[in-house]
Amino acid sequence: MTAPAIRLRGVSRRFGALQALRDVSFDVMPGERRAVLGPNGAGKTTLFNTICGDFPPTSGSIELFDRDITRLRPHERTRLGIGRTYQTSLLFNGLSVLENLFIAVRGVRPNRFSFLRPSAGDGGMAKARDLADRMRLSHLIDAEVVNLSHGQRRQLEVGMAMAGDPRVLMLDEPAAGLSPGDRPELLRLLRELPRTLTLVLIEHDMDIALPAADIVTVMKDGEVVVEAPPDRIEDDPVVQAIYLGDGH
Ligand SMILES: Nc1ncnc2c1ncn2[C@@H]1O[C@H](COP(=O)(O)OP(=O)(O)OP(=O)(O)O)[C@@H](O)[C@H]1O
Repeated sequence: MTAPAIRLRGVSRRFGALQALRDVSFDVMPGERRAVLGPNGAGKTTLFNTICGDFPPTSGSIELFDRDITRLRPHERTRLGIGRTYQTSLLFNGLSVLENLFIAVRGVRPNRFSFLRPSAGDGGMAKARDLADRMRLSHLIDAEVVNLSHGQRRQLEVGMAMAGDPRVLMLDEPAAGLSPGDRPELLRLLRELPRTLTLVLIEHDMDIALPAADIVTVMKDGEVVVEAPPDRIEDDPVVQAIYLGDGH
């Protein structure tokens, strides 16, 4: 039987008296696009952080392709194949799109953090160009990051997370703060990601999450309340109660 890319079993997390996650269990299969939806405070970011290793769960276990990663540090998880974006941008503003991607590619190579100027024959450079292409940024390859739109920065952040050839890509609210005009481009990019990659998308916005996902997990108060394909989400009475009930 195929091992899930991510297997969560009874994952709980407390912050003092606050139970941010309660007994969360689900499997994300290889190649699947999973969106985790929920209102403010539902526990989405806490779940994301426990999977990426920012902090361990208080109880429960997390496996990556059958390997227990519950207590591993973030960089160890990166090495095992988890790529991620951050809510706050980690881009180098004074450098170009290509230079940012090149640094990300180099950062995951044995000679990491070498800031040697790239040469034409550098394999890292070819890979950075390929990533720019896949992120639909090839026309902006020499643009300084400071001059990019918010949406273009998001595209670049996904490219940076892809530089280490992750098996699982974790995206934390990629559509947050995007203008309506930037959203379709982000969605197109997400839908074009290779199916060899497993995608877990933490998202507030149903208009991004539903078209991008194969399966949607809806959370509320730290618990999974619905797990269903996207076409069953909007009409689900529990989801309607949550989203209409709190003004979303
Ligand atoms: N480091 C922390 N210390 C204390 N409480 C925390 C911490 N991180 C999250 N919480 C609390 O845990 C609960 C879940 O928060 P979380 O950020 O995971 O929700 P969320 O679904 O991501 O919400 P949002 O959509 O607003 O980002 C909230 O009540 C939050 O205040």
